[in-house]
Amino acid sequence: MPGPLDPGVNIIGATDPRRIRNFCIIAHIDHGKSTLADRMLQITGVVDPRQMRAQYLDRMDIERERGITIKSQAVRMPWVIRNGDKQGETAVLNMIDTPGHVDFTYEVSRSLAACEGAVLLVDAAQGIEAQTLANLYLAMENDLRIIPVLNKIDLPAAQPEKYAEELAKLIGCEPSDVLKVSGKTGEGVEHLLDEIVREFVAPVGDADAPARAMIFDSVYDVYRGVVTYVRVIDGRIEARDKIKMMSTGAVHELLEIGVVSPEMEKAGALGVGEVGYMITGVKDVRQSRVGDTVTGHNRPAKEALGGYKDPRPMVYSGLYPIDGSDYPALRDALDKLKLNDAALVYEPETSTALGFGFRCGFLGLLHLEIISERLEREFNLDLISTAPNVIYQVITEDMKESTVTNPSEFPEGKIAEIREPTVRATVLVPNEFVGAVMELCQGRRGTMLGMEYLSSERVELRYTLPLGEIIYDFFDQLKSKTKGYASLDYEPSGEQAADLVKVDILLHGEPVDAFSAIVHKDKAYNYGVSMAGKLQKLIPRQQYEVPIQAAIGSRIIARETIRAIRKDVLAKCYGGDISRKRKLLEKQKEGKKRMKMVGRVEVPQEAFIAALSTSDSPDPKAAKK
Ligand SMILES: Nc1nc2c(ncn2[C@@H]2O[C@H](COP(=O)(O)OP(=O)(O)OP(=O)(O)O)[C@@H](O)[C@H]2O)c(=O)[nH]1
Repeated sequence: MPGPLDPGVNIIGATDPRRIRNFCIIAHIDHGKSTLADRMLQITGVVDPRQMRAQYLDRMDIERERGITIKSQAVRMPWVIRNGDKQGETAVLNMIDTPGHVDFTYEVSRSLAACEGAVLLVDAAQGIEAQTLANLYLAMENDLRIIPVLNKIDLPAAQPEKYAEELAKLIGCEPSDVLKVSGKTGEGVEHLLDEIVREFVAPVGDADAPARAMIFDSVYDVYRGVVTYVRVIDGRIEARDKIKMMSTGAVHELLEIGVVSPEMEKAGALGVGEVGYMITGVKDVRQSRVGDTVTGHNRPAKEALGGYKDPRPMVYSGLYPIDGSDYPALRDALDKLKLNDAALVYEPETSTALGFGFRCGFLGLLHLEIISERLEREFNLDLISTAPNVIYQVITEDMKESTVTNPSEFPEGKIAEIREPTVRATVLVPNEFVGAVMELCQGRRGTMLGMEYLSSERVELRYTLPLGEIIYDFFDQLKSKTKGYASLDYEPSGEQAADLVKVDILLHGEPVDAFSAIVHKDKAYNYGVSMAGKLQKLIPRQQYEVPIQAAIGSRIIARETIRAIRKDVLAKCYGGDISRKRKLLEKQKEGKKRMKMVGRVEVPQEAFIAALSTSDSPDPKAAKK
């Protein structure tokens, strides 16, 4: 029989599970999750107000700058119950901060699995958005209790009454049940903390069973190696236990175990329902994967917890150093990033146009952008990235099937079938933009699955779309066609056969691998014309005529010509000033060093960069709203 709760306030170390509430905050990006989390840390006294800095939990520089959460973190806070029969007792709240972007859905879903409840946060000036729905559905799949909360009620544009109704309709409660807070001013946050203790259930588990804990995050730290965040389901894990990873069978010595509040604090053990960290001295997050089950080596559990999935790259792109001598540095940098990112995959590849580089696989576009930005910023590398593409299954007429992650791997000869990955996309828009969104989705070979009115003015549209069609500029287009009002969320939904072709770009008869692309048959011509046109503008005239052609196999579908000329840099320099002439010729020589020879054609580096970026470059941040 469990005894009465002891009223102690020590919240570090094994805690009575009845005291614990594990919860997360789920929200559409920018609806104020991190700000609310900050306010909770402050109100519960976990962070000294003098040390408070905005977005305390977002530790990575890029995160703070972009204001988005990439890696989830967990923090423990005490909260003294203010009313009801448990008044005066200290509850232990474990708040798990989850990433909000579609690329990281798997991480969100694991973080949710570590909780009993979710605070569903909605911006009171914007209402429900696509990721509000996606995250809510994930929370419901994990059987979480939900507290609906409207945030930013301090904003003059806030319409709490209107959106309370929308939110109530969505989750099936009364509008009066929707809490109203401001993460910025702190209004309503204490009441929310009370409700978290009252509404969410305490974790249950078998304290005497063999230990089982789920990994919901795993982060590489330069000084301590991999720090693994776990939620204990059954049993107890003690400092200096030997632990076993159930998916791989690997055994590690536990060097340290503890909780985060808000910095790491060592503890002797973690028991049922507790959330904390473990350090085992492993150096690579791949040995401590999100979703895996940790058990004791001496008394292992028989069955792992469900739901483990290997991270699977969805989008591939080639990364090449602009300066070829940076190749070893790029390899070292990728090796380092891999330590912290189980989803990043890469292998060396060479391109006739770009030299030595790596073919890298990413979870999605934001992931790609984050990795290239970190490579450039943290490792000082200047990179060219090739146009992103998805994974195709190509079956040739002799029934050979190959997986194509790069246009250069596209098989020669007759093709029987090509299969491309698709996604189920949800778009939320105000009424008046429905037509524009439909037009856009149809233009991207979308198939409509359904349409629903969430309120009199907001519509949810569901489409199946080829992933390859949305990794370019879909978000940008969606945003511009809806004046920024649409929000988008998507999840993988299998494969479909498609009429795709490989378009090559030839310079003086030589294919330039970096510009090849796999596109739909109906779009091949446009791609060819626009690429040839771009290159014609970007490549300077040479001493002979250079044709630029776009071709499907041996069939030419577009052509531009760069006319011949020898640029005479001395043309404007009459008279006998030889030193000035020499200077100009030297400068011309300098310029030529930065040229790459593609066959017989000199192409400036900038041409590659410009042709591969500009309007085709996606802006994943645009996917936010
Ligand atoms: N006026 C007002 N602004 C707020 C409030 N809460 C957050 N904001 C602002 O809204 C913006 C987004 O807030 P964040 O806390 O970064 O949002 P988030 O949901 O954590 O975003 P991600 O980390 O990208 O998922 C910031 O500019 C905040 O200052 C609030 O209660 N009132």
